[in-house]
Amino acid sequence: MFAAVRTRTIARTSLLRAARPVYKTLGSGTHAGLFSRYYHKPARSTAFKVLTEGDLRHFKSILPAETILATPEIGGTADPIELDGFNADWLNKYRGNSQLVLRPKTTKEVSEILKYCNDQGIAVVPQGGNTGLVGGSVPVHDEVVLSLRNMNKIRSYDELSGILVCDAGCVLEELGNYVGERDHIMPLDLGAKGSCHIGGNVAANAGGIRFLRYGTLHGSVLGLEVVLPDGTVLDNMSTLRKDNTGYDLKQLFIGSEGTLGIITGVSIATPRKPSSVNVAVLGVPSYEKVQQAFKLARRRCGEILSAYEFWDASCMGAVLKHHDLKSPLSSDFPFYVLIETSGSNKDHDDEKLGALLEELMEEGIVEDGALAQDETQISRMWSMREGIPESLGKTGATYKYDVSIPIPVLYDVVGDIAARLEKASLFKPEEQPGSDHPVKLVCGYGHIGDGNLHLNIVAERFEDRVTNIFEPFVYEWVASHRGSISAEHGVGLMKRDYLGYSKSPEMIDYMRRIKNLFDPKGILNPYKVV
Ligand SMILES: O=C(O)CC[C@@H](O)C(=O)O
Ligand SMILES: [Zn+2]
Repeated sequence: MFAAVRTRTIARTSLLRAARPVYKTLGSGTHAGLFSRYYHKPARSTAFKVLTEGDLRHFKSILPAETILATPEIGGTADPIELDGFNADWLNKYRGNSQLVLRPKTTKEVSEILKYCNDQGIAVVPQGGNTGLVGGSVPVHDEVVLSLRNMNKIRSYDELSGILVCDAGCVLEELGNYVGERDHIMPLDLGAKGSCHIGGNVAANAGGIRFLRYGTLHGSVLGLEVVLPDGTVLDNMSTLRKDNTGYDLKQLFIGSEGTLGIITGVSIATPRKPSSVNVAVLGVPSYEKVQQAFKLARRRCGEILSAYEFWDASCMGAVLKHHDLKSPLSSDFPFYVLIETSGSNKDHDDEKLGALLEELMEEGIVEDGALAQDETQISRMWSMREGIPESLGKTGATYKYDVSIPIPVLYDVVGDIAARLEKASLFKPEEQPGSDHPVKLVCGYGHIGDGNLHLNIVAERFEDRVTNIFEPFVYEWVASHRGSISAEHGVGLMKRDYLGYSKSPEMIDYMRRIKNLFDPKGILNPYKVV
């Protein structure tokens, strides 16, 4: 059986042809307008000043002209359409109405902008690559968008220690290429890598597909440069791995989603590039067996196990339909697993993974498997997993839940929600798109090795009769298992009102006090998180 798995030539199956997705706004086409029913938009706070031509004149005096995009409403010349990509998230789900986008090139300029906005009571939303999924990086109303995209320089790289110091607006994939040429990798990787910024990753405390091996950004980030709402620059660009001098303030900004300060620089430890990487996709008959395979993978592969991802048949159907991909497996399965090993000794790693695959097949835990034979196949297998969110977005209006739940019960919530929808005659499993029921798919995928499920429900449109079936049920379900309502996507606007399902009143109170300490006027990314 081992040979059957190992010698399978994926090339012959003409596996997958798509490149990794670069997240771009899906456009104002199909689902625009439908999303407006998806979330509750809080009223605009009257505490914030409405921008005037005088404000624009001030920004023109402190910033180069080409870094300002202002609409005629405030005396500028930009066509409002030019601001579209800044006002809406990439799924075109959350949409604001900003009339001004500022794209500073230096930390000093960020500081001057914030100082002015703070003095004047002007609300600001910081924006990186705008690939977030919870409405955290776009304005809710008319907040000024402060985009970090012009701050994209690598400041230094120490090849001995692997410590990278860079501007916040550097694109994750470009950093990966840069350190890759120097025999290192970034400690995080995610589907949006072609567009997302490292500063946004840190602000959101992004997880992604390397989490299992390299852990949280709270461990990899060594230092940050942060501009506070009053313009103060907190220069904590440490490159030290050990520093026990009191409170570690940078940790507060990791995962703060731009509500406490704007991250302008990042110092991050990059691990050595593994010289031997193997990836296999497995067909698994049940969720129970997905877990058994994980247990065995941890036992057999130990520290070289670098990713353990899963998705269900509905996700597979969507990804195959909407991407130019073919399954590497001979038939369909209820579940699929992508397993990756990364190490430094090819023979050793091949042997470990080969033995694992053989055992999984022999034990009947896995029914089919395909092992990538070269880097192209590795990247195509990853495309299959990483292409899921985009393919679901193309299927319909997608409700997204990103939850941490103990692994043994992690997939139960998918079944429970499907059953509730079915009972309400809103969904019928196995039904083809175009049918009578408004819900098309209820599916689960994600970083099972991290206990992180992405539960996605795809419907014809967002509508209350659908939403009410699983909201707040999904949050109650997660809370009852002592899970987290946000594993890695953050809180943003989407989950602000639900924070109480994962944090006690006392903790929320202290979060608000911290927000108030850093941003007493509340100008920074208002309406989000707390
Ligand atoms: O869109 C989603 O729900 C998940 C996106 C991302 O975190 C992933 O793991 O692919
Ligand atoms: Zn994810």
